[in-house]
Amino acid sequence: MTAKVFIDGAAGTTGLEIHDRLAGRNDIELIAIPEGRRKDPAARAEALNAADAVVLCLPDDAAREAVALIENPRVRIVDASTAHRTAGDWLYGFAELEPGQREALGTATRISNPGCYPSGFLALVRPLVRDGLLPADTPLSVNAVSGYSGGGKSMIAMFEDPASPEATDTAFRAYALDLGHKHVPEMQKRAGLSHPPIFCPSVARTYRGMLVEVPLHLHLLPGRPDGEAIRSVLAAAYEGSRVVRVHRDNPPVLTIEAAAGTDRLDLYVYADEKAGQARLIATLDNLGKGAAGAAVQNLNIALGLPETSGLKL
Ligand SMILES: NC(=O)C1=CN([C@@H]2O[C@H](COP(=O)(O)OP(=O)(O)OC[C@H]3O[C@@H](n4cnc5c(N)ncnc54)[C@H](OP(=O)(O)O)[C@@H]3O)[C@@H](O)[C@H]2O)C=CC1
Ligand SMILES: CC(=O)N[C@@H](CCC(=O)OP(=O)(O)O)C(=O)O
Repeated sequence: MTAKVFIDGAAGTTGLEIHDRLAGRNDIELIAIPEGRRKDPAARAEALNAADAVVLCLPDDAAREAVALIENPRVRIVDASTAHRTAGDWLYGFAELEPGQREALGTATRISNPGCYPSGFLALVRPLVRDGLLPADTPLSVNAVSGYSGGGKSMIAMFEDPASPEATDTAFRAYALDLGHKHVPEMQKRAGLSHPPIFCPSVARTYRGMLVEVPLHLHLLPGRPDGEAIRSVLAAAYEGSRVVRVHRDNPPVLTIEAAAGTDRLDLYVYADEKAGQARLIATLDNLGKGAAGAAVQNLNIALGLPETSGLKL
């Protein structure tokens, strides 16, 4: 039996990546609508209601509209947008993040795919908060850099238009300098923190990939944990996962390209016990585990298919 899947927003950056991972699979049949009608609510409604599962790869307003168009209660929805990531009636689509999350995703009909930056941040921080190693009121900051495909078609066009300064003069830029990035509430809520982290995102002139770093003052934490204590908690949390991997060998440098082109989430702990400091670093692809890889993993789980089918690991 093949499952029918509709990607709403299939012509966009994330939609195309998901299409790439699903095309050619014999356990999934993709529902397509004609190019000229891809934004027509009637055509979308028909496809959305005929599917076993849908993936919404749309701006937030269009994702909310798609959800409102779905009348068939059996349709499993995986929403890649920001619209439902902190909503109580949606399940957070990060199978590895909490005990029992994978099982819950197997019966869910409303799954919210995590944001790309939150995927790296939460993978590093959530097990430490749950374990008590990081008290919930620890002041945290997140330094991160993304490839420009993280900004979708409009940012890709900006970085690739030879007439724009981004394409010629800008190698790297910091943004969200008003401290109000849309991912902050998601990071705080899903990590279980009592204060929002200070989020310092940036974008580099490379198409895809991410580095997400959380620096820690170990000497200010209860019990003054060392790097090994942190690594052990993370290794236990992700034991057996093929997607989230905790590394023991620390390369001397980490690049934004380290996990680009894959659906992996690689975690590293660098620590200097004498200084009482650590740098926790996640590498991933904003379009991989940060978007399409996570969506396909969630689809697989929701449809009862092998969890890592179609993933690039
Ligand atoms: N890019 C990334 O790394 C990540 C993106 N996301 C999220 O995924 C979602 C999609 O992002 P991304 O792929 O980057 O964005 P894009 O802008 O590349 O793609 C969005 C697509 O949605 C289409 N669209 C817009 N409105 C409608 C509508 N009413 N009906 C049907 N289609 C519509 C657009 O059409 P048109 O082609 O005509 O513009 C476009 O093809 C966003 O919510 C984003 O926040 C999440 C994690 C990472
Ligand atoms: C480089 C860049 O602009 N990145 C995007 C985030 C991409 C992403 O994660 O999309 P979601 O918001 O759906 O999670 C931003 O900062 O808004």
